[in-house]
Amino acid sequence: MTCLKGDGLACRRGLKLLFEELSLEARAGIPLVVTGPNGTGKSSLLRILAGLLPPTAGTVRLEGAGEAALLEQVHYLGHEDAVKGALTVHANLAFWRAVLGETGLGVVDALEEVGLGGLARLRAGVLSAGQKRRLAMARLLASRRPVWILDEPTTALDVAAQQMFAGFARAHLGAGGILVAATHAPLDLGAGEELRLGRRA
Ligand SMILES: Nc1ncnc2c1ncn2[C@@H]1O[C@H](COP(=O)(O)OP(=O)(O)OP(=O)(O)O)[C@@H](O)[C@H]1O
Repeated sequence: MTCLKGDGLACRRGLKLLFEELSLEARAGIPLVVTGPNGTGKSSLLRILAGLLPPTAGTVRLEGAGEAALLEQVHYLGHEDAVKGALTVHANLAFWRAVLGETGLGVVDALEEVGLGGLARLRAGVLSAGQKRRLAMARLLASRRPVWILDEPTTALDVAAQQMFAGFARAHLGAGGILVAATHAPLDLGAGEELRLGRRA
């Protein structure tokens, strides 16, 4: 079974030791939700799990997902939406689909799925915060990747879009995907596991 494992992880940021000796498993089909107060290291942990930030100690490995490098198997959605304001909505998603792999829905269909079908020709810079978040979410559909690592995925989304996101996430999990999400709000992902990071000064 596919499993993302962190073993003996530690993270130091500046002078702060955010966590140490942290071990976790995110298993296929079971969401792992990372919670905790501001500044306790949720985003840092997610970046470590995505292979974007080297841990101070410990290892991350993806088991059961073939030989490809972790970075090639992961969708990472951070706080920033990674939207280029000067490009159209369509061109933004086409760019990411080319980078992440043309393995999922086509650009037009993915935009339709996230409710941006009518805005494809618009310059992305004029999208609202929630629309930019939807555009970021469309990357999850346009390229198939087994591991989704999502930092506060529902920020700025209205209730309907939050439900839409939950639907995509449940489908991904139902198809044997791995999902790790940091959040301050319930994500409606069904039964899962919670990893709570502690308070730090
Ligand atoms: N590049 C960096 N250099 C130094 N300190 C950093 C850096 N990035 C983050 N930090 C610090 O690490 C701590 C943890 O940050 P992080 O973003 O991981 O927390 P978080 O739990 O995701 O917070 P929030 O709930 O507010 O999003 C914070 O005190 C932050 O200031």
